[in-house]
Amino acid sequence: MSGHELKVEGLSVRYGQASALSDVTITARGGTVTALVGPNGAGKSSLLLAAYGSVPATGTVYLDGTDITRLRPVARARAGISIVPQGRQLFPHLDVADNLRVMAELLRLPGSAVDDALDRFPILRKRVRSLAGVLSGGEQQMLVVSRALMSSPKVLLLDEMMTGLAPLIVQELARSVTSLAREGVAVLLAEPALGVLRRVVDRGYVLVRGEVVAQVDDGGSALDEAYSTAIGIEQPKDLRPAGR
Ligand SMILES: Nc1ncnc2c1ncn2[C@@H]1O[C@H](COP(=O)(O)OP(=O)(O)OP(=O)(O)O)[C@@H](O)[C@H]1O
Repeated sequence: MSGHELKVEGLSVRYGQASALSDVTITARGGTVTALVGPNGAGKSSLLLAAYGSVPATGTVYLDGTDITRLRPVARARAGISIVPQGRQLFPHLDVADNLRVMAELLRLPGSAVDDALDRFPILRKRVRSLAGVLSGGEQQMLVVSRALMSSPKVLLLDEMMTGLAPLIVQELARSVTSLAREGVAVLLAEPALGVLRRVVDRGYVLVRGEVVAQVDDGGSALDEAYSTAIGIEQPKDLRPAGR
């Protein structure tokens, strides 16, 4: 199968007078892992949130060729878009099972969805009665990823999924992400640096100050190089002594 496709076209996001994202067009396709790299404040989160519908934006969002721009976030989730937001956003005072149940109810999924989600990572089954707030960072991230996959999404948006996690956890999550992409899910991950993810990324975009400055279709290492080049070009301007 060729897989699902997310396309954002001419997407712009403003917060008051400040522009966070300016006329960005990108595509993520199933069968590949697409990355969005850029320094802090480049607009990565804004792009993912706008694709999910949770920040106001102009431009168009297509899911498998259908314009979903007018759909609200829950409707986009039901249509097949899932997000792992930066900062995880779990309910710390609910246990693992209840965190999953909340999503199941929101998306009107069958009760078996919670069980399936618990089975995705063995550690979740072991921690089923633990409060989400006392889980380790890696366990929390597995819970969030598992929650995002409950709806069997067509598109998976991952915002800084790897930040602060131990290398072994990163590898386990990276393996999951790769196999989802191979199953046809359009995976779009945003990271300030690719690190070991370089190996699983097939293609991607470099975002600087709200604009795409490079597109790379031949792997994570090439994307990393394009990123360094882009930042290198940016640096002289930033390092210029004040007043010149
Ligand atoms: N809710 C908000 N209100 C005002 N400005 C915001 C808001 N969210 C983000 N911004 C600003 O928009 C710009 C883009 O931020 P965004 O979080 O999308 O970038 P990012 O690449 O994801 O950065 P980070 O890696 O730090 O999350 C930044 O200048 C940021 O300060």
